[in-house]
Amino acid sequence: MKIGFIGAGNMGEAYISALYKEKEILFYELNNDRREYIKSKYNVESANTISDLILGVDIIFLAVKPQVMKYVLEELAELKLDNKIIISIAAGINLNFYEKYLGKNKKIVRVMPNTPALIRKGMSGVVFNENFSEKSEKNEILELLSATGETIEIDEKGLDILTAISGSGPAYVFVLINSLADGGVKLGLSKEVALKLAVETFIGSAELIKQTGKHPEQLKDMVTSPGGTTAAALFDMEKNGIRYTMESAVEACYLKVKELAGNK
Ligand SMILES: NC(=O)C1=CN([C@@H]2O[C@H](COP(=O)(O)OP(=O)(O)OC[C@H]3O[C@@H](n4cnc5c(N)ncnc54)[C@H](OP(=O)(O)O)[C@@H]3O)[C@@H](O)[C@H]2O)C=CC1
Ligand SMILES: O=C(O)[C@@H]1CCC=N1
Repeated sequence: MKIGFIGAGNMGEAYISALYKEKEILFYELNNDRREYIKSKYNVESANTISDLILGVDIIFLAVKPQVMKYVLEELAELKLDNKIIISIAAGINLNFYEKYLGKNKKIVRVMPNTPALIRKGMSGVVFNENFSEKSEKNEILELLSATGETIEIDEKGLDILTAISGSGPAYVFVLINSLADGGVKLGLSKEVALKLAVETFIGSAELIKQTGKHPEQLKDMVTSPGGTTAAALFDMEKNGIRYTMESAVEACYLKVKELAGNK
């Protein structure tokens, strides 16, 4: 199975880095510096045109920004795709948009990964269009995608909500980790030490939820001694609207996903 990529930016690279050792890869990238970097880092071949790319591949990943997807699809629509599988990772763009350009009979998959895919710790949502009748074919795609981490099959509305949690979520977590560390810096710790404490606390806490299966509220209560230090911090966080801040950010992201869907 040979895999083609249109776009080898942050996310294209995440997939190439996860797959290049086991699969044959070909990619098409407009940015010269980026093309040379990917070629030399992973020793994979690049195609000169989209038409050259699709000739030799069975699966085509679309890893360009939503704003340029229309132009890529216009080019693909002119070519003979036969029964090649199209996998798009663009935020917001619905299956029916791809079907409009490529035809209703094409096998199309929407995936929403996240940047921890770069270290195979990603979380991806996956939606198949109606042309996947064989369970084994879906499983093959899910298996391929799991090279970057966990996968979950979901419906299209769910995928757009997932974008606002795990797709964009790493950025929220980086801000939270950094500000937790900066709290320590304000009190006099070095950034290096404070960042190590914050990072390990996020990793350990996330693993604790995963490994124990306990509810986050229950685990929070285990940290919080009556009249103690944690309760004082939590009270302050509540006063400053931490829960509202997070939920409102997720909603703002979801609204942007819907906006992108309308403005390709
Ligand atoms: N970054 C993230 O965390 C996530 C991104 N996504 C989705 O992944 C997609 C890609 O995002 P990301 O990797 O961050 O974007 P990048 O901008 O890093 O990568 C896209 C790459 O494609 C190149 N490019 C632009 N037009 C074309 C074209 N017509 N043919 C071939 N290559 C082209 C760009 O070059 P140039 O820079 O010169 O324009 C760039 O190098 C987006 O649709 C996004 O919604 C999904 C989940 C997470
Ligand atoms: O910010 C974005 O639009 C992309 C989609 C999900 C994560 N990054």
